[in-house]
Amino acid sequence: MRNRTGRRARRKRRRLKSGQDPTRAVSLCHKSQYVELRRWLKERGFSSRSLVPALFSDTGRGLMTMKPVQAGDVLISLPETCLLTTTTVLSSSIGEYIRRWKPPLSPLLAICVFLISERHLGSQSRWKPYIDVLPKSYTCPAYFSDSVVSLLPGVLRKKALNQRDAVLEMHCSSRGFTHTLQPLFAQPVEDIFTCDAIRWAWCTVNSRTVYVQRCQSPFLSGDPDVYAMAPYLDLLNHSPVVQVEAGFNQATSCYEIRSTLGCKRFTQAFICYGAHDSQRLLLEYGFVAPNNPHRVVYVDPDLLQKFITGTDKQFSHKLLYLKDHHFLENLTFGVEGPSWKLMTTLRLLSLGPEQYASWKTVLLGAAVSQDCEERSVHLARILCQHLMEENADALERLSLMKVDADLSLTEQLSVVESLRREEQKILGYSFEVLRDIHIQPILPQLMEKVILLKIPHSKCEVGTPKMAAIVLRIGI
Ligand SMILES: C[S@@+](CC[C@H](N)C(=O)[O-])C[C@H]1O[C@@H](n2cnc3c(N)ncnc32)[C@H](O)[C@@H]1O
Repeated sequence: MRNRTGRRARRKRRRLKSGQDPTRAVSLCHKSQYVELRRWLKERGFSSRSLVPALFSDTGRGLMTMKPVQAGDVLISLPETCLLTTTTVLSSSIGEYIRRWKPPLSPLLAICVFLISERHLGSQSRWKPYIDVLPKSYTCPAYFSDSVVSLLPGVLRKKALNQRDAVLEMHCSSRGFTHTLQPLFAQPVEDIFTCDAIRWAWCTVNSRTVYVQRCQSPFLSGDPDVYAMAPYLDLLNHSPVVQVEAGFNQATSCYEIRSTLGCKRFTQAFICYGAHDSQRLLLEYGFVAPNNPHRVVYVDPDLLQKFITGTDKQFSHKLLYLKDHHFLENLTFGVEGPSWKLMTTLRLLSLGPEQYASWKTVLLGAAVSQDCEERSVHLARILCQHLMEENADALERLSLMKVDADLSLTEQLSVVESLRREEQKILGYSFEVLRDIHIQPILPQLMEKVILLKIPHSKCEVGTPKMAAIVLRIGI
């Protein structure tokens, strides 16, 4: 026994020394909050010896495996009795007030009001052990001040402002209903269902619920009723590279998560919240995952106007056409260069007056001329460079703001910083790809196929081995 422990310790030391496994975990099992939570869940039919709460050096709080999880094993199975859904809300003391209220509350607002009410009840709440382990605040943009929002990249900045507005709007529209709850509370309801409280509840639901499709209640609005708070299970962090199967199992009446590839003992058990890029993770969950394969940098369509208008009289027509055909959504730079959609958009915007007749051909993916190709690559370089400068500027402003920041602002700034640093790297890779593109005469027939096959232009120089391979592949 001593021998095994010694070997494991030696291996761990070696791993740490070689920098292979810098993640450290400290179990939180013994902490009273988690002892209470586990006891409370046991009374509801759930216990888990194989997953324990722990604090990880890279992701913060999560769940650690106490034994190996084999591929295909159920990682966690949480009985319906532990889930917090609109059924829970409607059968609580605020349920009768919700049933009477017209127009009906949305399922989301009903759960938010319930969470705030239970948090306020404190020790009198049946949900206290769960409420106690919920975060007290979040690093989602709903919590950002104007100055932090201004550090976000353009496309995300707009979504962040929308998120803040959505929370304000929810607070305003809930006031009428929350006033009716006064008989349930000794304190004035305005002091309980504050804008801060709504924001906390909104972020709690948005970042922690699992999807469970429920029957439409006649007492709630027609908005989708799909939110289920899942105590303990919601301690699982996200990894973009793990695969799990998750869903409510009608046969067992449990919400189950099955690990597709399994995981080792004493490591963090992750799930995947979806194939989200980093901006989406920041917006919805308030964090940025390292090495996200879905990472991209978005180009704000407004930027096109800034760099391209010039003397092109057709510019606004082209822009309108692109907008109508959804070409202005999700224009991106990635680690492999500008996306096909971005390049096609730039090609169309680069058409000279004598080439206008070919605009539909461009949208279908065919090349029109060499000078148009050159112009579009040049535009891509300018856009990429501009975004790099904008990133550098945001990082500089951010580092100044960090000087006097309190803990909560520091947390927000470090999330934004991770995003900006990641974007800077992506743009650097994209710029290298664009720099290496030297457009040389390409047979129109070949060009057409190259574009249809979405082969990066960096690989399309005539006479290069890569081009020769492409020619062979597409059989010209
Ligand atoms: C469902 S909860 C997961 C448990 C959470 N860490 C906790 O302590 O309550 C989702 C939140 O966890 C955090 N999170 C999830 N995955 C993460 C990751 N890979 N790195 C950092 N934070 C992560 C984010 O704050 C996110 O909003």
